[in-house]
Amino acid sequence: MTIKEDLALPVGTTLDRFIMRKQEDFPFATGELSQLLRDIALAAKIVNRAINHAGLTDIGGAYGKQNVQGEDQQKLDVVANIRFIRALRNGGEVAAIISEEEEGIIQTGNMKGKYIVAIDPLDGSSNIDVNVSIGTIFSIYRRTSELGTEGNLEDCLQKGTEQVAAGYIIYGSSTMLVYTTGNGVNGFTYESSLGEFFLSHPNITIPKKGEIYSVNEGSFNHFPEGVQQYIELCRVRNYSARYIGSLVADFHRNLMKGGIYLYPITQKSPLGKLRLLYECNALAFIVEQAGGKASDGQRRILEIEPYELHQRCQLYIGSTDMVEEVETLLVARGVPSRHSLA
Ligand SMILES: O=P(O)(O)OC[C@H]1O[C@](O)(COP(=O)(O)O)[C@@H](O)[C@@H]1O
Ligand SMILES: [Mg+2]
Ligand SMILES: [Mg+2]
Repeated sequence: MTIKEDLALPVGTTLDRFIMRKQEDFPFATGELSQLLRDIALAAKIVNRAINHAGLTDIGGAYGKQNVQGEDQQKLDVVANIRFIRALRNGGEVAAIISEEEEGIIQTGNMKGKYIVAIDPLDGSSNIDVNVSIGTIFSIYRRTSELGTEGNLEDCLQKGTEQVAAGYIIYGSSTMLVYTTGNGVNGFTYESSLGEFFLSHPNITIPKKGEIYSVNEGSFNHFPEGVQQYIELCRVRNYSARYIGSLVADFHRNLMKGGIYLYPITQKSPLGKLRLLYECNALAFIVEQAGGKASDGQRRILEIEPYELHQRCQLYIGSTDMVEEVETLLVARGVPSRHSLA
């Protein structure tokens, strides 16, 4: 490559620069949230490296313990959990963390930290060792308790409407970080040779309607009638069935192309499988900022009042017209409660 060719190569907007620019939009911003987003990006780079090398090192495979959900932890679940907690603790902006991999509230010791983070360190655990896209999901809240104290349960059980930022990282054919602070959704692609995230997908919006549906059809017989009816409609309309089994990856595809992801209640998961605080709220904030919709079949996900750290809920998320159609069918068929599935 000649010097001229090299110098002609565009250098995009780095995540850092973008965060700084966005901070200027908020005259009273003090930089803590910006720093927190950088801390998350740093941990994402480290976890990305661990994932890429998993096949060459011994951090692939099962860890041999179960998490609070009763799921077998993968070694990478544990590695990602430690890496994000460490980065958030060292960054100093976060008072307390809720993680899928830990039962209780994780105190960071940063008493002056203004923020609370809820995180799914590795999403799509069933796809870890088979080279299929996986992710990380995070929600950020301002604490409600006094500075100088530890984060408490009230800080952690805030409705999704109270999020100040949310995002995910997808470790796929490329590694991307997608986030919102309530002013639109932007995506950044990781350039590992430079160790930087660059703005690659500014102002992401989701089509109002799509032709992709993402659901684990293996549980079809156990789905509520309204969902069964919706899936039959998708088949009749010849929509594309696409299900990776990693929420982040299925969500990301549908965000880009239009579509709907459904995780209803089933016999196996009578309250739904996905977790409100560190899976559903973050993606609901993003999809709404991109012009889409997220509900549990009846309620707006962001309006659901949390009552416990690892509570589960149903999730219907994606293009507005598609989510509304499922809601209509569910209501028409009488949204079943967990008892009617017994
Ligand atoms: O195997 P199922 O029942 O279809 O569930 C798959 C769903 O469960 C999840 O793996 C749950 O997330 P974790 O991997 O973080 O536990 C989602 O990513 C995915 O969409
Ligand atoms: Mg998950
Ligand atoms: Mg997980």
